[in-house]
Amino acid sequence: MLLSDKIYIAGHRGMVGGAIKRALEKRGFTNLLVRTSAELDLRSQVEVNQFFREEQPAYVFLAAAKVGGIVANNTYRAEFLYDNLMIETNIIHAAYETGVKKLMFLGSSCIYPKMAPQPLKEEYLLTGLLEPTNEPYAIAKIAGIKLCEAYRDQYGCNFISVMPTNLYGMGDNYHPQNSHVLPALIGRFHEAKERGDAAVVVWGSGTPKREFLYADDLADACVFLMETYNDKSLVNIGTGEDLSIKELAYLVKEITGFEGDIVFDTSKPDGTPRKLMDVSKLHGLGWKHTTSLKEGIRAAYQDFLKKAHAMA
Ligand SMILES: NC(=O)C1=CN([C@@H]2O[C@H](COP(=O)(O)OP(=O)(O)OC[C@H]3O[C@@H](n4cnc5c(N)ncnc54)[C@H](OP(=O)(O)O)[C@@H]3O)[C@@H](O)[C@H]2O)C=CC1
Ligand SMILES: C[C@H]1O[C@H](OP(=O)(O)OP(=O)(O)OC[C@H]2O[C@@H](n3cnc4c(=O)[nH]c(N)nc43)[C@H](O)[C@@H]2O)[C@@H](O)[C@@H](O)C1=O
Repeated sequence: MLLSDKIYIAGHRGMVGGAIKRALEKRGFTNLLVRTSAELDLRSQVEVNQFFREEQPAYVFLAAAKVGGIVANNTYRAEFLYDNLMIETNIIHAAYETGVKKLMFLGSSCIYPKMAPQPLKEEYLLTGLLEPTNEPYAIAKIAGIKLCEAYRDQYGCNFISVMPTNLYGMGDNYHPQNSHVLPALIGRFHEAKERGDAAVVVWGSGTPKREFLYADDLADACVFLMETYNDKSLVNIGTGEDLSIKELAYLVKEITGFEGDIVFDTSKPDGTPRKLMDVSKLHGLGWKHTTSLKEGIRAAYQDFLKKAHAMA
C-alpha cells in the first residue's frame, strides 16, 4: 500500500475498525475512506455499488459486521445471519466490480467446529458441527471466506481472509446483555464495586476457556498481512494462550478492585468449551502479539472509565 492509496475501512467506528484506522494513521496513511452506517447501510446493494463506483477505493478492510456475545448471537439469530451475509456479499462483489487491488475479510474463531482438536488449525474449517449458539454468525463468516476464495478462483481477485480470536480493547461494546465476556465483566465488576455489591454474577459454569487478543494488536496484524500476505488460505490471528472464564473473572476482579464474591449463573450458555487458535502460521509469517492480557485489560478498563465519566 502506498501512503497515497485510498483505503476504505468498513466499520471504522467499531472496536476493530477504529483500531485499524489508528494503525494506518500511525503508519502515515492519510487517504482513508470511512462512512457510518447512517451514511451508508452496507446491507443495501444499491447504496454499496454506488459508493464503490463514486469512491473507487484501492484497498478495503472489511471490519463492518453485526457483532455480539453468546446471548446476542443466540437471540438475534436472523440478524446475525442476514446482516453479515448482506454486508460481506455487497462489499466483496462491489470490490470485484470496481477493481479493488486488495480486500481483507475479517472472520472469527467461531467458524471452527465446536469439538475440533485444539489448538485450532486453519485446515479444521468445515470438518464438524458448529457451536449452536452462534451458528448463524459462523455460517455467515464461512460464506464470507468462501466468497473471497471464489472471487480469487474465478476473477483473480486478491481477497484475503483472516480469523481473529476473541478481541477486546478501546471502543469495545459494553452492553450488559449483548457484549462479549471481557467487556461485560469489566462493566459488571466496576459497577458492583461502585455500588458495594456483595457478589458479581458470571454467566455459565466458568469452565470454558477463551483466548483474548488486544484490538490494537489485531489491527497491527491486519495491516501487516494486508502489506505482506496474498494467498487464498485463511490466517488465524491470536495469542496462542487461553484461560478459563473463571480465571478471567478473578483477573477482572483484581484489576477493577472489586472485593466481593463471584457466583456462576449456569442458566446461561457456556458455548464452545474451548477455541484456542493455532497461530504457528501467523508467527511463521513474522507477526506476534505484544500486549499481555493483564496490561490489555488495564487499558480497556481505563477506556471504559473514560467513557463512563464522559457519560456521567
Ligand atoms: N469483537 C470480537 O471479539 C471479534 C470481532 N471479530 C470481527 O471483527 C469485525 C469487527 O468487530 P467489532 O469491531 O468488534 O464490532 P463492532 O460492533 O464494534 O463494530 C461493527 C461496525 O460495523 C458497522 N456496521 C454494522 N452493521 C452495519 C451496516 N448495516 N451498515 C454499515 N455499517 C455497519 C458498525 O457501524 P456504525 O458504528 O457506524 O453503526 C460498527 O462500526 C467483525 O467482522 C467481527 O466479526 C472477529 C473476532 C472477534
Ligand atoms: C468472538 C466470538 O464470541 C462469541 O463466542 P464466545 O466466545 O462464546 O462469546 P462470549 O464472549 O459472549 O462468551 C464467552 C464465554 O464467557 C461466558 N460469560 C461469562 N459471563 C459473561 C457475560 O457477562 N457476558 C458474556 N457475553 N459471556 C459471559 C459465556 O457463558 C461463555 O462461556 C461468538 O458469539 C462470536 O461473536 C465470536 O466469534
